[in-house]
Amino acid sequence: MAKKKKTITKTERKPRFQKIKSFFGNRQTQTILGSFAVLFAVFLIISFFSYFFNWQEDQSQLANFSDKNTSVKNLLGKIGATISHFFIYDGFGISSIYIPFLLFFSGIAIFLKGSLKSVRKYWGWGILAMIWLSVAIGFVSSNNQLLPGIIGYELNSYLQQFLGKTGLLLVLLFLLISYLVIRFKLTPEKIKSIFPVKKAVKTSNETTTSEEVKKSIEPIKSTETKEIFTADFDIPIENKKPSSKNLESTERGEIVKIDVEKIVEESHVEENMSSKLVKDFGEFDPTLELGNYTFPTLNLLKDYDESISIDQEELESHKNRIVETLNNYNIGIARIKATVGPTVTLYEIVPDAGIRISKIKNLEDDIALSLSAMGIRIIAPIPGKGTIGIEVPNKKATMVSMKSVISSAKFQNSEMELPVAMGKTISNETFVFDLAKMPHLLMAGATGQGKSVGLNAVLTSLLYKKHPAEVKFVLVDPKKVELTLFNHIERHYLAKLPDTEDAIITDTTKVINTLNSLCIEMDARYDLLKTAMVRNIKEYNTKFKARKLNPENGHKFLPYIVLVIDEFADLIMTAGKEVETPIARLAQLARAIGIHLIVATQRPSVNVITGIIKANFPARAAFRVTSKIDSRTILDGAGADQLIGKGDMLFTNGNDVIRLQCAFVDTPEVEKITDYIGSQRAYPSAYLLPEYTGEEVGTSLDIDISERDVLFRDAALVIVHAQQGSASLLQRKLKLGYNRAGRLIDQLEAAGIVGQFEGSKARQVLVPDELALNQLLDGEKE
Ligand SMILES: Nc1ncnc2c1ncn2[C@@H]1O[C@H](COP(=O)(O)OP(=O)(O)OP(=O)(O)O)[C@@H](O)[C@H]1O
Repeated sequence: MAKKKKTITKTERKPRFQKIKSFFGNRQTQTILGSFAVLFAVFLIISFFSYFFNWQEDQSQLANFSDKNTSVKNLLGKIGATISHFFIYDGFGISSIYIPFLLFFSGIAIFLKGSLKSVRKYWGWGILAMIWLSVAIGFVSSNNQLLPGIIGYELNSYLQQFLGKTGLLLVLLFLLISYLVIRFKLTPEKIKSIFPVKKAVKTSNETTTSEEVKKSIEPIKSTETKEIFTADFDIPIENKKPSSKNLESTERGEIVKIDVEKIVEESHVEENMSSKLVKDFGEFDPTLELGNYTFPTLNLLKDYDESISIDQEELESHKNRIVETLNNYNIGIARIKATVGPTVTLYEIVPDAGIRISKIKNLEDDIALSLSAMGIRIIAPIPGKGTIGIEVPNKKATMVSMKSVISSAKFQNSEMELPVAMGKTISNETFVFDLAKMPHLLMAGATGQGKSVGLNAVLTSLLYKKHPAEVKFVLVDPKKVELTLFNHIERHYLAKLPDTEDAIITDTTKVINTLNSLCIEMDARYDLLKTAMVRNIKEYNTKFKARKLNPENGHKFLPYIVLVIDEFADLIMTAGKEVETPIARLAQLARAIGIHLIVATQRPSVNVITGIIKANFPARAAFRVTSKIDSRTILDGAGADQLIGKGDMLFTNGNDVIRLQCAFVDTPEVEKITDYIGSQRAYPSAYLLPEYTGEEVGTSLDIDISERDVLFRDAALVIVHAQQGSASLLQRKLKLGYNRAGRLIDQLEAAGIVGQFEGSKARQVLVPDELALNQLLDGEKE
């Protein structure tokens, strides 16, 4: 029962207590109280001082406090005189001065929302000091009652009766020492440190022992236990358990704070360093090594008459024929619109309601017949437009010059990583794509339809937009004539295998080595991306430019690498899987690390463009091909067989097929550009790809005689007669595949008939004639 009562009273009390708490916690209350305390303290100080001068006269008047006719001399009137009398005369004497000061600081603390805990602490220590002081003053001036106040005076005489004068003095001294030690943590060592004594010569036995150290920190420990009572200004240090380092530093009685946490800041050093480096030197500029490099100028490119003449007669007759043909099949036309492009005109037809689109599509050949023109393409419907398009070649095609596409604002202002101005669309707009986004391009077209010009257009675009530090080309040209002009810019823009002479690769063995080397480069780049914790080359280079990647850890600015293969069919025929495998690997993985492939072929048959290659080349450019089947292989649909040649092309990136007129750049123009670049200061060498040694090399000499190819003797004869140790010679003469010819060369080397592999050069033939060969081979049998 009683328990219940207790809980009820407790819960009743709680809200009342909380009300009081919230009243004093209110900032308005605090401001009023704080300012009152400060002003009251000022009041007390003035009245106390005034009291010391007038107390004798005023004292007699205090009895007549309420009498109007009596006045006091205290500056703060009767109230000032009364209060001063109460505190000084009837209280603690001159040590009462503590009270207004304590009040003043308390007022400030409340006013500024300081901690009331510290206020309480001041009062505790202040009152103790005040009592001690009044007793001490009473002890010194026992005849004066004002200075110690009644309390000091009476306490003094009371204590003297018990302790005697000397005893009281000793007690007072002890209390003073205790006060100073506890309040201000005074120790002999601290006093010593404040007033440094001349250092005596230290002998070895004077070194501080751990015992002494312990002793020296003892006061600290004791204060720790009394924390609530004695908490002081040094709270943070006191609360900390002295660490072993702190123990050492307390030798002289003071605690030196060791900021161990600063070590954590080291993780930011690289970051700070990089921003400092960027601040000091600016962002890393990869182009700095060839800082004076100037891009080729537009006047190196030829001007052509590119004005598209609109032949009204031609338009009318085409329109009439289209309408007629369709009418013959009962297809009515609601509207027809023509867009004249450089090579073809697009007639956009809106058929009458209810006409099936497939019906018009099926009439493709009939319309072509009635227009008596080749290259008719029907787009039914035009994606995103809802109309049917009929592309009819113009009688007079207009050339699209490289100059016109390069100088277009669209290309010049493009912010793409690898911008390529391929040509112009049917509506005469410059078509620019980002090779980095494609990310690889497959180009096909029958011979003489504009592939090589297309490749040159791609390369020219990149030369006009990218600095030598930003892009490198690996050029594979089995035809040996198409890309030779780019030799001029070897040390600016080309990449090659170390220890090879020509950067432009014409030899199948070298192609295999280069492709495998690119795979090594790809793997190395992936490792760099991994350590840099970025997802692609763009992020990597941005981070490198911001100086956040340390070159000492193997990081370097990574240029884009564009691998161009002109005539892929030839490579596949001679090297098969050895070429296909690294190409497929590169095509699958290289997009993120900036290796992009452009593969061109005359024969887009399925055994050249295999499924695995096709799957990894979403971007396709088709020039005119000879059959619908070839068109299907390259574009996954018909259309390329309907093109008119001379750079007329279809381009797709997996979705829509766009008809373009490829920009024309001829050999003299390319020569001018490469000469312009080549005449400028270059890097010491071409960009070196990682070394790759073919698997056959090194094992060749172990080949057993019994394992020789049946054609070994024939091959030896061919080589000795021609005095030229090349695998391609064997391929041609003996009609062999690349692999078999390669193996034969290895066996010939093992037999000592040809010399070692010497890069791009043919191997040396070590046997001068047939006679010597027969002797050598017969000798082996014995
Ligand atoms: N974009 C174009 N504009 C105008 N004419 C072009 C264009 N492209 C090619 N031609 C013409 O077609 C000719 C053959 O072009 P190109 O050498 O590029 O053919 P190709 O497909 O590479 O042939 P091959 O496979 O035999 O090397 C050029 O010499 C040129 O006269």
